[in-house]
Amino acid sequence: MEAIPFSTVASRHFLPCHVAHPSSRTPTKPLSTNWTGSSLCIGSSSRNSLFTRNVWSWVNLKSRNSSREKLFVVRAEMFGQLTSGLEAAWTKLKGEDVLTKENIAEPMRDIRRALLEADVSLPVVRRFVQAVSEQAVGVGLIRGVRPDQQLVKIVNDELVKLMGGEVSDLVFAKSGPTVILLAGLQGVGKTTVCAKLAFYLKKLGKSCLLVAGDVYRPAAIDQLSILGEQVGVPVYKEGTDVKPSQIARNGLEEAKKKKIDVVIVDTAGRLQIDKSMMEELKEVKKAVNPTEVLLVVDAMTGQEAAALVTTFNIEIGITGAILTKLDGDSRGGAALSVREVSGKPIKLVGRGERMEDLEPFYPDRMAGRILGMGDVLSFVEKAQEVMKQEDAEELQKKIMSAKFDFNDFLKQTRAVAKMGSMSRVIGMIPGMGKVTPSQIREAEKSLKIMESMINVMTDEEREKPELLAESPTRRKRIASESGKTEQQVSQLVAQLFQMRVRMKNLLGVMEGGSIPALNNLEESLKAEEKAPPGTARRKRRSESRRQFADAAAAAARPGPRGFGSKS
Ligand SMILES: Nc1nc2c(ncn2[C@@H]2O[C@H](COP(=O)(O)OP(=O)(O)OP(=O)(O)O)[C@@H](O)[C@H]2O)c(=O)[nH]1
Repeated sequence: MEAIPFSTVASRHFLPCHVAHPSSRTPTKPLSTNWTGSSLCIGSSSRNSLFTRNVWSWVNLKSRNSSREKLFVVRAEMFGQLTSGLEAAWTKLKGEDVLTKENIAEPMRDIRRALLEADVSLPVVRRFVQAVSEQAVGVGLIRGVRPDQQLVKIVNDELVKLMGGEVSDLVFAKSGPTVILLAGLQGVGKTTVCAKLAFYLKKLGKSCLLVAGDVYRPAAIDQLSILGEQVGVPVYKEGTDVKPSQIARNGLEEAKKKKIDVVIVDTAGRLQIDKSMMEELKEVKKAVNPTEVLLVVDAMTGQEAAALVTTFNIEIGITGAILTKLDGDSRGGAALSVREVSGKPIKLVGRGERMEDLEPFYPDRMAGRILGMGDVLSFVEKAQEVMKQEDAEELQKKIMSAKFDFNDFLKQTRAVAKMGSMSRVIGMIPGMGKVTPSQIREAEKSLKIMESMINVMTDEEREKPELLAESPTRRKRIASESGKTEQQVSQLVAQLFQMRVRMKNLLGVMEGGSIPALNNLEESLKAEEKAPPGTARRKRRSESRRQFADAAAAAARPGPRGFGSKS
């Protein structure tokens, strides 16, 4: 790919920035793992003094042909640097059995380093690392979940907490128009956010009015008018000679008359926080008594964004922040620091220049994106949900004393069903990605068949599978009541005994256990996958015969009569 007139495109389509080919200014260590020959390294500097931090993003460039020109679309790998920094931590735990104070020391150092490199403020990093370490060492082992997966989950939960936990919704006035006052430094994207917000609220069914309160930059009024027209929202303006507080008050009156739901007030930005700016904002705030006062901050300014939110909150009292230009931020320091440093939530985030690029800030989704391990997280959560510690211990006792019965079998089967569609669950199990949909459907079907046979067993039969192993009459009755064949019933009985043996072996090998139904399923599916075409059925048949024989031997041991003897 040839060198691109990127600065021209960037200034119009992306951000004010300068460009350097990686060969000229490559950081000592690549920031993102997905470096390719077609990537460019962009640095950001601009008219805004807060951009002076040397923000580097590794970006992928995709070429797209438009009718008039060849346009290059820039897509920054979101928080790629942080993601790969954290990945280093998990890797160090591969092969460990449990999380201990000793074996988490190095991963914790990686996490600390990754967060500091992401420009998260130091006190926040310290608190975060301490919270994660405490939990990691204190947490009990979840069966079937590896320590590295467990640490991913702990870090994820702490990240969510750090970013405020829940999504912080916009608040609307109980009566009359809701007034949203937007404040922020110059160039952070306030004017654009006004229109994006109106567009977003329109989609929620609210009528809006935009108020042009930036009287110091005439172009801002024109910009707002154009954007207002673009999103189909009226703009209230009085030129540049009237005080912003007066314009805001008049705009609100106009909205009341027209029964408009939300008034969004744009205000002037400054290069830095100065006294007159704060005074003017206070005046505007007093004039319209806003429901929401939102500070628009640029994500690329990292922890400075968090400090700014704190200052504005102390000076004028704000209700939250809007983080813009998240699409250009590869580090994530602002998203991670704002809540913890200022105590104020991030309510919305801007992810691009288009009007639809504004969305609520979801701490859980953000944490998921940072970690890039959605599958592992869902798997750990589901495993936690299904295998509560007490259940697991009880089950372990039963297995060790060879008491695992059809009630447990059913419980496990239902637990799996509770986890949702089998296909989803299997997809979450590491190493199970290659299972085909037809194999999954097959497994789901056989679970249903098993359930129907267990449902018609008596309590005694469920508790003592030996009764079924010993009595063809009982098996015949179950077959006829469940509408299945005798062979299917025999297979089920054999399977239970085989599961007892397998689980006992498994428990002997590993300290924890695993979800038996899943294990069983995983193994049988894998076996089927490996079988050469045409042999699956034959193999299944001979396998079931072998299982039956195993079961017979097992059943013969405790009772006086062997499996298959007449009752
Ligand atoms: N990539 C990207 N660009 C954005 C985003 N939000 C705003 N911009 C761009 O940032 C630049 C500045 O936006 P404005 O809305 O003019 O900023 P402002 O805060 O009103 O600026 P002043 O009126 O000078 O204070 C524009 O080129 C916007 O298109 C975003 O979320 N992502």
